[in-house]
Amino acid sequence: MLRRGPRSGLPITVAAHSRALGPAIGGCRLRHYPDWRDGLTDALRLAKAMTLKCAVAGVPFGGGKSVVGLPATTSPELRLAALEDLGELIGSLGGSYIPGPDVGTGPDDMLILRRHAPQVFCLPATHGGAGSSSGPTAVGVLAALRAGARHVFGSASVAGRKVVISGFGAVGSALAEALAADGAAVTVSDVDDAKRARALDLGYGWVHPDDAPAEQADIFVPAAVGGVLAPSVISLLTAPLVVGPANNQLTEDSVAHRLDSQGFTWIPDFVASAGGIIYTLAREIRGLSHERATAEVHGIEATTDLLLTRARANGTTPLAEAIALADTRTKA
Ligand SMILES: NC(=O)c1ccc[n+]([C@@H]2O[C@H](COP(=O)([O-])OP(=O)(O)OC[C@H]3O[C@@H](n4cnc5c(N)ncnc54)[C@H](O)[C@@H]3O)[C@@H](O)[C@H]2O)c1
Repeated sequence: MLRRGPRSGLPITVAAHSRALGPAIGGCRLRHYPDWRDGLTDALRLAKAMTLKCAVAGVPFGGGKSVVGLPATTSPELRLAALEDLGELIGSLGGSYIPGPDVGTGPDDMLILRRHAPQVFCLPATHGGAGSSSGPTAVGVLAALRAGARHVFGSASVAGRKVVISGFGAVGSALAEALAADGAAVTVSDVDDAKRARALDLGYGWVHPDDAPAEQADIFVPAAVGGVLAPSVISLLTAPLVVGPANNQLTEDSVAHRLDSQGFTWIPDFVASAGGIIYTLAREIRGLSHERATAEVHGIEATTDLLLTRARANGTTPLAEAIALADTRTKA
C-alpha cells in the first residue's frame, strides 16, 4: 500500500509480505531516502525479511514493514504529521499489519500510531508495553554470536577476541558493553563522529566506518544499516565470524555463497536480530515475565547452532538452511 500522506505530503509505504502465520508485523521506519522509490524498495525487502524472522523465531506472525520517506531535514511538526498519516493508513488496514518501532521511531511514537491503529507493539512501559526492543535484540545477537563462536573458534567465549562493531547506536552500544564485560577487545565505528569521544571514554577502540570491515578482527558485527555486505566489501573482510543485528546486511542473497566459499561464517541477520520481537511478543501477547521472555530470547543460540550444524552437514550456507526452516513453517 503506497500513499502520499494527506497531512505531511510525504510518501508512505505499508508492506505486508506474508500473513501465512498471522497478521503482518514489523517496524515503522522514518528516514530520508534519496528517492521515494528507495523507501518503497526498503519496505518490501524489510517486510520479506520479517516473514523469515518470524518463521525462524517460531512466532505466529507474518512479515510487514512501514516506511515514511522524510526530507533531508524534518521539523517536529512535519514528523508528527507523518506519524499521524502513517497511523491513519495502518488503521484503514483493519489490523492486518501491526506496527512497532524501527529506525527513526521509538516507543513514544507508538502512542501516536495507536490513536488510529487498533494494535501496536512496544508501547512505553509507562503505558503497559515492553518498551524499546534494543536490549532484548542485543541479548539475541549475543546468543547467536556464542553459537557462531563455538562453530568457528571451538569455544563460545569471547574473552581475548577482537570484535569490531559497525554502528554505535542502541543495539551496538549494548553489544559493546556486554562483549567488553566478557573480556573481548571491542572496537566501534559510527558515521556520527560525535560518538567517538564516548566510545574512547568507555575504553573501546574507534575506526572510521569505511574502514570497519577491513579492520583486523575475530568477529565483525554489522549494527548500523543494511547492504553493508557487498562483494567488494567481502574482499576486504578479515573476521572469520560475521554476526549482527542490522537488517538486510547482504546486498543480494548470492553474497552468502561468496562469504561461505571464502571461509567466512555469516549468521543470517533475520536469525540473529530476532530477540526484540521474541521478547516483545512474549511480554505483550503472552504476558510472560521479563525473566521468562529473556529465556526465550536465549533460544536463538540453539536455533543458530542448528542452522550452522545443518549447513556444515549438507554443504549449504546458514542462509539456505534458515530459508528452508522458514519455508517448512510458512508452507506447512
Ligand atoms: N533496535 C532493535 O530492536 C532492532 C531489532 C532488529 C534489528 N535492528 C536493526 O539493527 C540495526 C541497529 O539498530 P539500533 O536500534 O541500534 O539503531 P540506532 O539508530 O540506535 O543505531 C544505528 C547507528 O548506526 C549509525 N550508522 C548509520 N549508518 C552507518 C554506517 N554506514 N556506518 C556506521 N554507522 C552507521 C547511526 O549513526 C547510529 O548510531 C538497524 O539496522 C536496525 O534495523 C534493530
